[in-house]
This record gives sequence, structure tokens and C-alpha cells, in this order.
Amino acid sequence: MEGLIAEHISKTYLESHGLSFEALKNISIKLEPGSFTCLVGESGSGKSTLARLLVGLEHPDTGKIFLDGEDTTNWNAEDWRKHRRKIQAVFQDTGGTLNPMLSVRRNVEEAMINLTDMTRKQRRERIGELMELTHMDSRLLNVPARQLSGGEQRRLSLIRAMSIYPRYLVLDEVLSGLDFISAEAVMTVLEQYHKEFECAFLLITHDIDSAYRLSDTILTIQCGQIIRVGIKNTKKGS
Ligand SMILES: Nc1ncnc2c1ncn2[C@@H]1O[C@H](COP(=O)(O)OP(=O)(O)OP(=O)(O)O)[C@@H](O)[C@H]1O
Repeated sequence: MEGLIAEHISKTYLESHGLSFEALKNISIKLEPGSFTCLVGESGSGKSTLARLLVGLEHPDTGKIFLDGEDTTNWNAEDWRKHRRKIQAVFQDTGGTLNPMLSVRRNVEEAMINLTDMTRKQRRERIGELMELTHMDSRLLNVPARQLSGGEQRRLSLIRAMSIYPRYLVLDEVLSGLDFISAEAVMTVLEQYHKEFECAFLLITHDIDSAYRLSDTILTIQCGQIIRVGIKNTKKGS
């Protein structure tokens, strides 16, 4: 069955003082191809934990996660590497994906070289296009990623993720800290990409207006549980 599906997943962390903390409690969600889901909830409710589990950065304690019918629950890093063309994630802390020493262009191009068979010309064109669409100055292309601001690094991470045309994109707070024009540019590029490639998005955001604008489904998480599923009625005249 197609989709990114979490079934009854739970995650408990052992905290430094020896107590355990249940960050996710029996969560089930389904991201179908072509869907756009936003995940909202207060700080500490478990949003990033869920995102990390969905893309294999951590394993659930119980429950299962399926990617297009394949059970990913016990995949190791190598298994995930083989599927990175299909699913990409962008986190608030871009340290795990960007190489701070490499130039902006190189950071994106490396992913394209490793995960696609695009020619050099195609890669360069795609990078230029995504830079423009996300409101990134093309003069930054040769600048080391470490010299970018936090907002620019997140946009670079998004460009990197979108450059390889994944089917599933998990985006953790990519809009936060952006000025109005850059946030508009990023939302527009997400909308365009979603329309054009029919991929599935999971966008974690604190901004409810963006959630309403972009998504067809809004999941609200509280204390590690999905407490509300809001589905946008897109039927005209109803
Ligand atoms: N590795 C960890 N060890 C211990 N506790 C953790 C760990 N990762 C997350 N937590 C705890 O799990 C809870 C959920 O964290 P999570 O980062 O998923 O929240 P969030 O909803 O994304 O918050 P925010 O909106 O502030 O980013 C928090 O209380 C956090 O302290």
C-alpha cells in the first residue's frame, strides 16, 4: 500500500535524572501520496520526535512504520540510505544534513550526484531555479554553508531536499524565523512542488495561518497524542 504510515507508535526517552518521559503515545498517522498534512501543537508535544521516527532517525519503542508498503521499523542507516531518493526531511537544526565547510552549491549538488542521474547541466539549472524560487540570492552559491544565517541554512536544506524530487517530504519548522517575503516564497514553492509532483508533505509549524493555507489535513498533537484531525473541505459550493 502506498503512503508513509505510522501504526500505533510510541517513544519513551530516559531523561538525565533517571526518569522516563513518554514523548509519543500510541500515534497512528497516514500520509498518502499527493496529500499535504500539517502537524501543529505546543512546544514539547512531540512533533519533532514524530518527524524523526518517520524518516528513520530514531526507532519507535512500539508500533510500526511503513513506507510504500515496506516495513521500515527495523531498518538500519544503510537501508534508509537506499531510500533517501524517496523520502527527505528538513529539520530546524540543519547540522545533520548540511556540510558547513562546503559551498551552498556543493551541498545541494552532492545530494543530486549521490541520489539522481541528472547531468551537470540539469543539476546546475535545477539549483539555480530552486535558489530563485526560495528567494535565495544566487551570489550565495559559492559561499560556505556555515556563513549563512539560520533562515538561509533552512532554505538551503529545503533546496537540497527538493532538488532530488522526493515523493515524501517531512519539514520541521522550515518557515520559522523567515521574513515575510522569504516565508511567502517558501510557501509558494511548497505549493508548486506539491501540485506538480503529487508528493506527500508533512509540515510541522507553529503558524496556524500557514497550516490552513497549505494543508488539506491539520493534525493537532498534545502531550504525545493526536487529539484532533482537521480535514479541509475543498469541495466547491459546500
Ligand atoms: N533525546 C531525548 N532525550 C530526552 N528527552 C527528549 C529527547 N528528545 C525529545 N525529548 C523530549 O520529548 C518531548 C518532545 O520533544 P519534541 O522535540 O518532539 O517536541 P516538539 O513538539 O517538536 O517541540 P518544539 O515545538 O519546541 O520543537 C520534549 O519534552 C523533549 O524534552
